[in-house]
Amino acid sequence: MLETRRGLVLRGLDLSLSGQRVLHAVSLEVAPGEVVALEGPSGAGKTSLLRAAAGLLPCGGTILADGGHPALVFQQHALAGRLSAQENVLVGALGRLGFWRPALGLWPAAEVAAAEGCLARVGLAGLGDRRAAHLSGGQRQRVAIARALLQRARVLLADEPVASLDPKNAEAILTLLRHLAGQEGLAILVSLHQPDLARRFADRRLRIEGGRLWET
Ligand SMILES: Nc1ncnc2c1ncn2[C@@H]1O[C@H](COP(=O)(O)OP(=O)(O)OP(=O)(O)O)[C@@H](O)[C@H]1O
Repeated sequence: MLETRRGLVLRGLDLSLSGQRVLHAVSLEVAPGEVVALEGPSGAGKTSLLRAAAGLLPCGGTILADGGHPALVFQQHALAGRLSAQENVLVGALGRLGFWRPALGLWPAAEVAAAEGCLARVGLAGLGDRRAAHLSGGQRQRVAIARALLQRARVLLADEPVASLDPKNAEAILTLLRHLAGQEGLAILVSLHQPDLARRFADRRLRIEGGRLWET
């Protein structure tokens, strides 16, 4: 993956899974400070596109990302319920810490402080000690976003981050993403099933169908 200062740039992404063509020469750009919604019917390729852009699926084409690597926020937030909110956020630092010290619970003090800072940025100051299993759905999604922030990502890819939330929490999470784009200059690509939310919270909307993308 190549680095750019231009947010996220995807050029000609081609992806096949199990012999089936899933993405057809998908190109898009998300500028720093911009929230772009990705919409499309079930099976259109939204998750595949986000995973490919995050480098989790090998694909053809070019991926350029501010900060070197986008961070992916999963629909079901993928937290360890038995771990605290802070420990779940610290998982975002594993890429630069290696395995052994974290496996022994020896997190560097600077990373612990950074994790608390990320929790504060998503509105969860003071909840670092709370077990993830004891957080609400909206709070868990905030922890997942804080974990992405601790990766020092400048590009966030969010795969239906509000699909399992009630309308009030869904709006709160999208407000947070807007804030992170507007105040911190992150480039955010978010897949959404609700057109009304896409209209209200996204700067631009992209539609994908059958693995082909166009602007709406
Ligand atoms: N591992 C796989 N092997 C083969 N085909 C796959 C695999 N994963 C996904 N696909 C196919 O790729 C296409 C796109 O799937 P994807 O999950 O990206 O769609 P989506 O738009 O995210 O759908 P949804 O809104 O239901 O989550 C679908 O036709 C799906 O069946």
